[in-house]
Amino acid sequence: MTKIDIISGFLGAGKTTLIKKLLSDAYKGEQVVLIENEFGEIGIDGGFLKEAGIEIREMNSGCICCSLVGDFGKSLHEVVDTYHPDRILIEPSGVGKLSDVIKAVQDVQGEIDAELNSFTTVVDVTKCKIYRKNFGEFFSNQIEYAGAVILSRTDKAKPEKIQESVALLRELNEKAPIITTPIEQLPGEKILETMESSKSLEDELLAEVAKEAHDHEHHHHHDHEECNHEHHDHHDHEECDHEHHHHHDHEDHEHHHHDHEEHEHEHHHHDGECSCGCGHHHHDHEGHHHADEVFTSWGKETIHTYTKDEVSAILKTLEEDGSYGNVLRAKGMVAGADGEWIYFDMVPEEHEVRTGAPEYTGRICVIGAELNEDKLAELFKVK
Ligand SMILES: Nc1nc2c(ncn2[C@@H]2O[C@H](COP(=O)(O)OP(=O)(O)OP(=O)(O)O)[C@@H](O)[C@H]2O)c(=O)[nH]1
Repeated sequence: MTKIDIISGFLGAGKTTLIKKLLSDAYKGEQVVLIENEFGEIGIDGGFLKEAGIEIREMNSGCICCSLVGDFGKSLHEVVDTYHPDRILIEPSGVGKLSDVIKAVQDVQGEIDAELNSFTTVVDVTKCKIYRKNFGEFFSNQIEYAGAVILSRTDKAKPEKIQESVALLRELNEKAPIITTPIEQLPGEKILETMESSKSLEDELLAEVAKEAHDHEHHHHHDHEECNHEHHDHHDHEECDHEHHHHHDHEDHEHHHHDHEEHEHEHHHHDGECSCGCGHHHHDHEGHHHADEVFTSWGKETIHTYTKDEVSAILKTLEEDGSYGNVLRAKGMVAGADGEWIYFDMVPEEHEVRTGAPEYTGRICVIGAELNEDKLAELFKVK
């Protein structure tokens, strides 16, 4: 099955730079076809598969590059059927809407041996603001529909500029990971993984906390299939500070599972953790749970840099000072002042700070009850 990655972005954003990095790294050994989708352009001189409007030429990096004209879907068919590549990279011409390109791929993916794997937008961090102003809908569409956003030129830009751009992007897309770490500092695999996955740190941590609760405290059996209910996470982005608030309040969920009678006992022991491994908060529906038992998560993305000592001190404060809330778990990875990345983990009465591989951006997540978000933001210097 061919994987299709769409890499969108305005002229000069840094798409080719990214593609070269992926080709020499994450896509190494794969057979890759790069499609430059020149929507609406005509007049290809010579070349292979000309009738289908496809021009093929060898790229220096070893991949096959083709420019499509005419019927995009038909051409995609041709490319898959002719080459059966491991990967197709689509680089839209830059002025088309990303949503149109995604739709065009989705329209044919059922008919061909290929699947849409990722859709990423590369944005020049120094031009974000001006592009939004000048290109309006064309710019916002590329951000709104992106599964991940890669900021280019963060190696040169001032931190304030990066922060401003992230805030602006968050107004348009609240979920997609935004890569702020300069891509030359990241292994291609990490970039690809980020492009493919939009799972937030909070989702991961909530699932982990829920699983621990499940493993340690839950002795009766739930059918996990019943966990396919809908969850609604509420994000507050009024100030575009990319702060995520997940309120796990039963009113917001459609929970149909659990034997309520059985579950009543459990709730006396749990502090509201979901016990079924689905990462969410459960309640019996008979009013045995109250708002004060609800736990929340507080998450923040940041490009702020820290020292290990600073992070240790923060975690120690969280452990000892109840005024931040009842902290059940904290986890994160942030850029270190010396260029190394700092990873931290905290459970009550225990914390660990270590160095680790570069992450796509700094991320902090705290889970607990009655969290004082303002104080947490202050403590982590991300206010
Ligand atoms: N310093 C710095 N330069 C970058 C970065 N990304 C791209 N560039 C430079 O910006 C210029 C344009 O980058 P490309 O990768 O060619 O951009 P593109 O989006 O493919 O451009 P088009 O093919 O014209 O659409 C090149 O000179 C790159 O070296 C980055 O993250 N940092």
